[in-house]
Amino acid sequence: FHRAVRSVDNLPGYRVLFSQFGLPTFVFGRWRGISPGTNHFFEDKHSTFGEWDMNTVISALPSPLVTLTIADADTIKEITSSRARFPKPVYQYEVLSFFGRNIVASEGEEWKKYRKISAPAFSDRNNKLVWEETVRIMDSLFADLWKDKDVISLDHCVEITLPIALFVIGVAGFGRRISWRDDEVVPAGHTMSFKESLHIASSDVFMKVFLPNAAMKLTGRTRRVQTAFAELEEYMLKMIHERHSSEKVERHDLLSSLLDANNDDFSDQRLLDSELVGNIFIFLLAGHETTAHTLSFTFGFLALYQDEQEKLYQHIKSVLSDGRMPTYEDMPLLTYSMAVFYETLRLFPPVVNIPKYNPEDTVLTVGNQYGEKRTVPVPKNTWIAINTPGLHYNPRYWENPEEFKPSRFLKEYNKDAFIPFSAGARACLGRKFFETEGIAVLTMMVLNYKITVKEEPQFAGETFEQTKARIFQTKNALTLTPIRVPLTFTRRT
Ligand code: HEM
Repeated sequence: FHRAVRSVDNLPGYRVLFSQFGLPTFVFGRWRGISPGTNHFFEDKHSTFGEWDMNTVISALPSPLVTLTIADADTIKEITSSRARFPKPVYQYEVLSFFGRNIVASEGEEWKKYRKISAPAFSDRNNKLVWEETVRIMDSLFADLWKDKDVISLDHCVEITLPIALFVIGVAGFGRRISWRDDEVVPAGHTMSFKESLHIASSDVFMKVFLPNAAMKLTGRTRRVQTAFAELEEYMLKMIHERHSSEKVERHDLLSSLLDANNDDFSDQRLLDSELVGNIFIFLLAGHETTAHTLSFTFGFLALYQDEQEKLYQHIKSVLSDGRMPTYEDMPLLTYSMAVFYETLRLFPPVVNIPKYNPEDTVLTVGNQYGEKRTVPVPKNTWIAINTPGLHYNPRYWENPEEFKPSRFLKEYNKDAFIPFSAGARACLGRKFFETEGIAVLTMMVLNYKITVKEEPQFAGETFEQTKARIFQTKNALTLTPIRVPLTFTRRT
C-alpha cells in the first residue's frame, strides 16, 4: 500500500480499504477510511483538490489500486488527445456488450471500425429529423396529454423527460414513432409492444448490467426486464431484416443510416447483425438517461431562477417574434437556450468520471492556481479518472463556480475546462443530437409553460438554498441521476 502511495509521488487524496468501483463501495457507501462511496466525484466537486489539480484514490483491498483523478484542463487535454497513450479501460464496459460488440465498449481497431461506420449517421439530416420530431412530440404532449389542464404538477420531472427522450430516440434512432397515448398493439409473435420493451430496457438497464443471468430469473420484475431485452432484440433484428429486404427509401434515422453505410461497405469491415444491434442499442443507452436527466436539471434551474427563465422566455420570443413554431433553422439563433444547457451541464455533468489508463509507464504535468507546474510519475496501468465535476467547479477556470450563471457561456470561456461530452477522438458522438433535441424541448416548453417548483406544505418554510439542495439531490447510477425534482408547469396565456 505504501509503495502504491509513493509510486505517484505521495499525491494526497482518499486512502481507503475498498475502491470506488467494486461491490463494497455500494455496500458501505461513503465511509471514512473504508470506501469513498459511489458518488464522491460529484459530492466532492473541486473541494478535495489541494494545492494541485490532481489527487488520488488509493485502496488497499483486494490489492493496492491507485486512481489518479484530474481536474486540470491542460492535463486532461493531454490525455484526451492521445488515445494510444491513454486508452479507455474497456474491460470496465464489457457488461454493456450483451447485445453485441459496440462503439462504447471497444478500443483500438475495433473501435475505429465502429466509429467510422457510426459517425456519418449523426448527420445534419438526422439532426433536422431530431428537431422536427421533438417539436411534434412536445406539441402532442401539450395537445394530447396535458390538453384539459392549465396547471400540471409533477412529483418528479423525469416523469416527462424520460418519455420525451425515449420517444425522440425511438423515431430519430430506430425510425419508429411512439405516441403519448397507450395505444400500441402487441404484434403477433410478441408479448410486449416495442414501446414497452424499449421503455423497460432503457429504465431498468442497470439490472441487466449488474445482475448475473441466473439472478434475472428470480423475481417478477427481473423476469419482465429479461423479457423486455429479448423482445427488444427481436424487434431490432426484425427492423434490420425488413430494411435489408424492402426497397431503399430515403430515411435519416440512425439505424437506417447505419444499415446503408454497412451495405455500401464492400470491405471485410462490414458489421454482423449482432454488432448492428449492439451499436444501435448503445446509442439508446448513451443518449436516453443523459438527455432526460439534463432536461430535468435544466427545468429545475429555471424553476429556481425565475429571472433566468424570464430572460430565456424573452429571448425565445424575440427569435420567434411572429409567433410561429420554431424550426431547425432557428436553432443557431437560440443562443440563450444553449447557454442555459451548457451552464446546467457544467454544474451537473451526467458523466462524472471519464476513465482512461496508461499501458506504459509515463509522466503527467499538472498545474496549480499560482501558475506553477509539477511533473508526476504515472506507473503503467494506473487508473486515470478525468474528474468532470472537479474540472467544472475549478475556480481557476470558473468565477464563482457554484453559481448558476448561463451568461458566462455567451462570453469567451476556456473550452478545455468544459467537457461534459468528453473530448478528443472519443468525444460523444451524440452531442449535436442532444443539443438539437434539448433546444427544441426547451423552446417549446418555455414558450408555452411557466415552470415553478411544486408547492408542498411540508416544505413551506424553506429558504431558497434549502429548496435548491432538496430538488438537486443526486445519486450516481449509470449516470448522474436526480433523485426527485418536483415541478409545476403553468400554461402561459
Ligand atoms: C446530455 C447528453 C449527453 C452527454 C452529457 C453525453 C456524454 C458522453 C460522454 C462523456 C462520452 C464519453 C464516455 C467515455 O469515454 O467513457 C460519450 C460517448 C458517447 N455518446 Fe454521449 N452524451 C450525451 C448524449 C448522447 C446521445 C443523445 C447519444 C446518441 C443518440 C450519445 C452517443 C454517444 C456515443 C455513441 C458515445 C461513444 C463514442 C465513442 O466512444 O467513440 N450521447 N457521451
